[in-house]
Amino acid sequence: MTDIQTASRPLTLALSKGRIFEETLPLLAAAGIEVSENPEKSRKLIIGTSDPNLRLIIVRASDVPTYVQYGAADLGIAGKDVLNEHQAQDPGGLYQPIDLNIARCKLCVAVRADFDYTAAVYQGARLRVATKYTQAAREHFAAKGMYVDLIKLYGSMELAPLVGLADAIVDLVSTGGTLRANNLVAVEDIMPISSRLVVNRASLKTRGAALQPLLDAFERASAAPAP
Ligand SMILES: Nc1ncnc2c1ncn2[C@@H]1O[C@H](COP(=O)(O)OP(=O)(O)OP(=O)(O)O)[C@@H](O)[C@H]1O
Ligand SMILES: O=P(O)(O)OC[C@H]1O[C@H](OP(=O)(O)OP(=O)(O)O)[C@H](O)[C@@H]1O
Repeated sequence: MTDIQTASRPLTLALSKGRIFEETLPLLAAAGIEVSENPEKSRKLIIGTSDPNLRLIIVRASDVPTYVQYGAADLGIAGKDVLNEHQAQDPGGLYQPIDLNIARCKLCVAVRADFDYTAAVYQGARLRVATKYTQAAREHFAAKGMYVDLIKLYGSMELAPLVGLADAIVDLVSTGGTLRANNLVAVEDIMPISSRLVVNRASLKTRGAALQPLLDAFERASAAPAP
């Protein structure tokens, strides 16, 4: 029997390093759970916690839904941006009970400050749009009745309009600092983003008794006002 099939293994929570890990720590602490190592320092991918029934696995942000979908993790924390893209390949697959209100930002359309986006839209120009978020971009422009050529990128989207790869980008904006630093402006908001707890549906049925106190603790911690 593999580890995945062993009902006695600890509950497994999938998290990405960086802001989601950092912003999840206080939520775990509110539930009385301390993490035994810092993944930024240890390079370990499986990390224990003070709760012998809970361990963390450290994965890429965009891989969190996949680990939960296949049950390699019982639950995970991922941004709405990531979940929206994942939904295209796994419609209705993940239970998303709690908006944790962490890692908040917006998904936006942005262009060079000297690009007349309104005129381009008005004239029905066929824009080239570079993004990591092709699903959200496709839906956004289709809803506007615009034909766009999507160019898939995996990061540093802000560079694309500066070097002639694209007319516009669809990317996350928080402080606006990255756009300003690259002489870009946001011209449309697509959706507000925050991170959600996602749960494997089979785990919910087979390990509900172990999961529920953790779900309740996340619910309480995310509802509590920031200290
Ligand atoms: N500037 C930001 N401010 C607040 N939240 C953000 C910001 N950028 C991204 N996020 C949110 O945090 C999540 C994780 O972002 P992070 O930068 O850690 O991973 P990533 O580099 O986007 O993912 P991957 O490693 O899979 O490419 C994103 O999916 C998004 O929901
Ligand atoms: O509006 P701001 O506060 O400047 O934040 C926006 C930036 O944050 C994210 O990048 P991130 O910092 O996660 O870098 P990465 O995409 O290379 O991981 C996003 O892709 C933007 O580039």
